[in-house]
Amino acid sequence: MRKSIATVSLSGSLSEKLSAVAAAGFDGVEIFENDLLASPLSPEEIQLRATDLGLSIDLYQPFRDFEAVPDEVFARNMRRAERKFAVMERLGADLMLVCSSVSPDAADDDALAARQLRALAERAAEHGIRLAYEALAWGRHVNTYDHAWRIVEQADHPALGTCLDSFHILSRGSDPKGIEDIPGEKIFFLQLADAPKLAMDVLQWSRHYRCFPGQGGFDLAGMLGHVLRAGYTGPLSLEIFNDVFRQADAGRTAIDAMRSLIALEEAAGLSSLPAPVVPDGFAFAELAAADTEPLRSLLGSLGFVRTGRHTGGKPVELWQQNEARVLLNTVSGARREGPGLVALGLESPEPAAAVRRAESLRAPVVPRRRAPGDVPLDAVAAPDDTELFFCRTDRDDHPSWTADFGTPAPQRGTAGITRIDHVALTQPWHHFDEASLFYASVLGLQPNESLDLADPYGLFRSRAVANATGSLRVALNVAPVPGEQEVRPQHIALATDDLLATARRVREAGAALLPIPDNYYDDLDARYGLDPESLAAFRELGVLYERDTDGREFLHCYTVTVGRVFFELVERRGGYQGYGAANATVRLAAQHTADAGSRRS
Ligand SMILES: O=C(O)c1ccc(O)c(O)c1
Ligand SMILES: [Mg+2]
Repeated sequence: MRKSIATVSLSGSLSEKLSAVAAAGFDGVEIFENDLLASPLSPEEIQLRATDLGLSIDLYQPFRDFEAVPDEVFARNMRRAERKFAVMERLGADLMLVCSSVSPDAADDDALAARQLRALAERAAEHGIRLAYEALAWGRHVNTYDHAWRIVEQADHPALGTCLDSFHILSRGSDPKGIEDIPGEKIFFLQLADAPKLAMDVLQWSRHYRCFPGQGGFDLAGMLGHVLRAGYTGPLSLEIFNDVFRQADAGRTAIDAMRSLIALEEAAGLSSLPAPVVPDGFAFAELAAADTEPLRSLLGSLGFVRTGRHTGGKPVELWQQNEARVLLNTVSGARREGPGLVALGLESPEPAAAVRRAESLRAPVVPRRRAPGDVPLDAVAAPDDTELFFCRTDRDDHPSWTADFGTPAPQRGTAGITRIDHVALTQPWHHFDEASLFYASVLGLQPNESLDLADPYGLFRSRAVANATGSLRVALNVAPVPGEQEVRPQHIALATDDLLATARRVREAGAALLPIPDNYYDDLDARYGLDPESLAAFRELGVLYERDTDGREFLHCYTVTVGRVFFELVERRGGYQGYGAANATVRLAAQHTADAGSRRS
């Protein structure tokens, strides 16, 4: 279907917005009145600019507080409308959004509202303009879509239809099934917005927290299904009031927006994309640093062994322990932030198909910079620039990326680490929603609820995405205090079947584990009544513990941070599915304490 977006969804001037929208491949825009008022361009120039960019102006909006008013107010409102019709003619826009009144002047009188809207539609028609009447969720008397439709039906004018907005419908918990009772040709416009489920005033919720479909908690595909069954054939248009998008780069937000509509069309059965190729594990995690020696020593004490070096002469080493693999890349030039996680190898059942899926969702494919003999690797860049390689490890049906690292040296003396359990990537604060949609749509991973956790210096948001079996998990975090000194810590969580034994072995081998305050263990005892022996061992090793309501257990501990990276050791007992969120506040505080200590010494 045609795809549009409201200019209010993006940052910048109207010209900048139009360019970003066109570059992302949209067909049209809804022009928000304030964007026009603030633009140095005349309406004719805006029309010309849009036409040059291949964009239609699908809607001019909004016209407010029009209906169900006393006669003298009605006369004033009609005059006001005439002026707007004139602007729309100059713009070349033929659909005006009229939102339900929030004015104290408005009466609770459907017959009056219908009569006045009919009169407005009559005038609009003389200008070749149509009206789409939309129920705002906080409208004074009209605040549900079915009420707005009853008034439109009563007004019964060919130039008057309704505009459906998913936010207003779903935020109030209205049943969207009734949309199917509206004749499709009377649905003049469809605005789509998702939002996280929040218990708050609906106006504030709408004006600040809307997000693109797939980034919040509403069932947009289900709602779209009802609209399509009603017979709607107009554009799918995004209308997103969001504090973050208002500040973020418009070009990038527009691509995120387009990705959300492509994924929504797929979810609603309107299109078929190359199917998601869900990764089933981590092939590797790649760390890069100017000086890799501290990482080498840390990996060594964690029981990893260097099993190979890049045969094409790149300064990359393969370190391995059972199925856990880490690449160490010595990069030239100073990385101000110190060692960091730069790439992930995702074990992919079909790497080439995974790239086709990614391309269809506008994910940036990473140009290959490879030596002639190397095994071909397909990669895309995630929103935080982490490179995601789709690869196969030691299977018969596909060349193994490990071939680039020669014949593997034998592994000796492991610490019981079996594989990478998950990685945690700290996202730039303005790419958090983009990231969760990216991982869900491009890789077919399932997002968890988003959690807000307390950090000693702010709030820490976290949302995990995982495949169905939990063999591939990525925790997306946003750290507090964005700004110049922002360091984005990342970590690799390594699985073991016996955390206490592993923690002891790595500590004996010289790994510094993150100390956890005694108070935590007193509380742990109070919460769970652990046996004294386990509690003493946890206390001694800095092990954190969580038990879920089904009695499944999670044991984890942390190394100190090297540059921007640290490792977590985790043991899941009885199929525990989480990430130890209950312990995050204590862990974050302990890391701040340890960082402050290392700065002092
Ligand atoms: O918040 C508002 O005022 C507003 C205006 C126009 C819309 O289409 C809408 O959904 C909300
Ligand atoms: Mg709307």
